[in-house]
Amino acid sequence: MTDAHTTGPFIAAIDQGTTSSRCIVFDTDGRIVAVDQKEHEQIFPKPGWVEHDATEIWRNVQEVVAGAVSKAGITSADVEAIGITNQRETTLLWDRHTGEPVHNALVWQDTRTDALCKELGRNVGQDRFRRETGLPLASYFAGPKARWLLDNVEGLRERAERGDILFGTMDSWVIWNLTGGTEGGVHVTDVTNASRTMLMNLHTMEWDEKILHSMDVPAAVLPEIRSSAEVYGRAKGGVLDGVPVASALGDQQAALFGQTCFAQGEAKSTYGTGTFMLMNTGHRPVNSYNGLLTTVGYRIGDQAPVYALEGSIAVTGSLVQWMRDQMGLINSAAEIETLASSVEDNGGAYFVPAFSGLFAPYWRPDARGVIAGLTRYVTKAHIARAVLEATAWQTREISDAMTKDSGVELTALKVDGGMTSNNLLMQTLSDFLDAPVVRPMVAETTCLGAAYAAGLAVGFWPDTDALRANWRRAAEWTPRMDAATRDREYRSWLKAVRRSMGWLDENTAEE
Ligand SMILES: Nc1ncnc2c1ncn2[C@@H]1O[C@H](COP(=O)(O)OP(=O)(O)O)[C@@H](O)[C@H]1O
Ligand SMILES: O=P(O)(O)OC[C@H](O)CO
Repeated sequence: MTDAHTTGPFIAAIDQGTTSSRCIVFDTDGRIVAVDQKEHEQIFPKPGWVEHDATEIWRNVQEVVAGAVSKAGITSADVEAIGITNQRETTLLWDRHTGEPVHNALVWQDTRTDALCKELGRNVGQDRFRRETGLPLASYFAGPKARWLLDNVEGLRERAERGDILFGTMDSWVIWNLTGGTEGGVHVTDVTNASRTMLMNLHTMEWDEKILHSMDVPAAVLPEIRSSAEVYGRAKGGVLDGVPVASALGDQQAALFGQTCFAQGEAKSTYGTGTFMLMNTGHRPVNSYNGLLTTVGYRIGDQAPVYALEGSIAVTGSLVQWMRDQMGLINSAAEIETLASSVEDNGGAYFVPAFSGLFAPYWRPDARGVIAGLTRYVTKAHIARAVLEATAWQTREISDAMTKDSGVELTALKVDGGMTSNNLLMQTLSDFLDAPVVRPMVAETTCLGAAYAAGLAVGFWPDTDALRANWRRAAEWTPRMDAATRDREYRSWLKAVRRSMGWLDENTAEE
């Protein structure tokens, strides 16, 4: 990817994602100079439980940083700043004296806190903390996961109350280790990651004491909340020794930043393991009455924070992985397009992948996956088509909710992420949304967003206008489906969604 004549300076971005960690080196035009990436193990101890080994993750992060720097043929002297982005909500507690995690990280998809969330919402409902946090009570968020660990790891609560334990999402874990770990590592998080804990007050940008009390999480474990673009500290040791660590953003907010959605009403949707559509709502948090989340979009230094509305879909790319790894119906993720293209339509089948319940706009932990409409006519190719359509319909539902909440009609959707290499999916998406879908030249918008924020913090780029100039369209899909077909298919999809709800009850409880 690179060669000897590469000249700096550069920004290095680390993306600690759900399935892999990667490091990308960018130049001043926002072009990719080198990439290195490594997958980590997905641990499924019980149905609905998903864990990561945080020690493996930190090892992989160090390896990919070294790999990308080596491929770029540069040294730490050429790198002006390091930006961090990460899978959000995934929760870790570790010992501040030894640096050892007290348990595997509980991944955002993990549903073990369903019962706890139900208990926290008893008599008050799912929206108990929505006014303060913008979030409904759901197993997705970090606060309940921290509480579960404190309640279930023997002796942990006492150690936490003594001040021996640190809590963090993966940004905090990576930054703490990168800046020295047990030898002076800084314990921070940024406003975007903190906004996914259910413990931060969206209006003050501080930990909410009342919620901490209700959730029974001691303040002593919490990191300091900082902006998304400022110098938190310097890397200590490793190939980037001495380089300022200058940004942190949850990966979906980083993609919003990388897609340069800096104006109110601009939106992007990222198609990876899950899918997340975010719309910039300016300096005002917009309440959702249609199942979306209110979250922090980003905050640059001491400027006013920018908020976003978010529609989160738990299972999209991971459904393709499931077709490959668990069902063996395809050999590679890309093959789903060939298989789905071998038929004209879904043959009457609709696949609702409610593997972790349904996230936005329903927030139904009792839902589980269904394939509806099966007859003997249906082949694996129809199922492949239904898999892709599931991603597109779920986006349509989010987009409808966003229009209702924000009053902004979607005129075009900026997309990115691994699934956007699937042309059939992108065409289907444009058909179902009845709007153009556009993909930028740099599809690695998550890393790019983290690099942009770090670059702004150290003066590598002057302002967001300079970043906007880097955004270039690579591909566009426009709607081809007639309205009658779209409406009929949408009704069938919504019927299938209703069939997925209420599956989990006393008879089928997973605990
Ligand atoms: N051609 C394709 N068609 C459909 N899905 C794909 C394709 N290529 C990759 N994927 C899916 O995209 C996901 C990987 O995208 P990526 O953006 O790297 O995800 P993440 O950042 O969540 O790890 C995987 O879940 C994979 O199944
Ligand atoms: O790592 P990704 O791309 O699957 O993103 C995960 C999200 O941040 C979960 O909220």
